[in-house]
Amino acid sequence: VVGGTDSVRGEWPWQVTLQVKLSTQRHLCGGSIISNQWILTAAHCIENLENPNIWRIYAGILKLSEINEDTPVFKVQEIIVHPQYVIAETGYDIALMKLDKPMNFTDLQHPICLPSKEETNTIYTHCWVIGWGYTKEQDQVQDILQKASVPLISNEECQTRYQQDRITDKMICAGDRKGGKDACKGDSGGPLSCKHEEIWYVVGITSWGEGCARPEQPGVYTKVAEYADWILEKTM
Ligand SMILES: COC(=O)Nc1ccc2c(c1)CCCCCCC[C@H](NC(=O)/C=C/c1cc(Cl)ccc1-n1cnnn1)c1nc-2c(Cl)[nH]1
Repeated sequence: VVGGTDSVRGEWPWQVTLQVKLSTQRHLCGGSIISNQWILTAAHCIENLENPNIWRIYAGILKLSEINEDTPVFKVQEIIVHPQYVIAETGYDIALMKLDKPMNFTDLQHPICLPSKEETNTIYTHCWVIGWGYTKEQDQVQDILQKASVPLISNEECQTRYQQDRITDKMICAGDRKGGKDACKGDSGGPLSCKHEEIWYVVGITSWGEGCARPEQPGVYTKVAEYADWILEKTM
């Protein structure tokens, strides 16, 4: 996250770190807890990593350095990638991971609400991008979970910023015109979390952008409300 600040333990209890264990283990993407057995993330995180057995999921984490062999870890039983996904820039950048066992909810790890399909015209004014990703384009993964508030922008304005791409109505954009706050490398798959009438919703999934926090280059997120039916069909 560019232009963010350190989160407080328990501030984003739905945020998870999705890690891959090959010869070594490392953070790959963010994700959101949406039920006791399902994690929501971006389809592009799964590219060439479709084998469920290589994934390790940690919840209730503030600092990546607190993860060790004794840290409770979830394995993945099943991965569902949206069938129409090709690349992040053309959309459908959404995937589900089923945990090998149901998670016990605590103050530090519990789900975020899914927006309903009807809420595709709710005006969200209190949105945050969260993650352990880079704080500038050439950087490294951060130890402490970062947060930055970002304003949602209209798809019409977003389309003017990305003439080479088609910003569809299943995408949602966020960022200040002057830049400065945005997701960056290592944040993808994580939630664009918006508080509405005292309840938090995963309004977006961190997907793509041209550079990080550049002026007039907003972040592009998967619009979760547009996939409410698909998510319920796959997880119920
Ligand atoms: C020590 O461990 C590590 O360093 N881990 C580790 C460290 C970094 C990475 C990995 C692992 C995952 C790579 C493959 C999967 C994922 C591949 C794509 C992914 N994109 C993003 O996270 C955000 C994109 C993004 C999203 C918005 Cl909304 C706006 C601007 C964005 N950016 C534009 N340019 N940069 N960001 C990414 N993630 C990383 C890179 Cl490198 N790129």
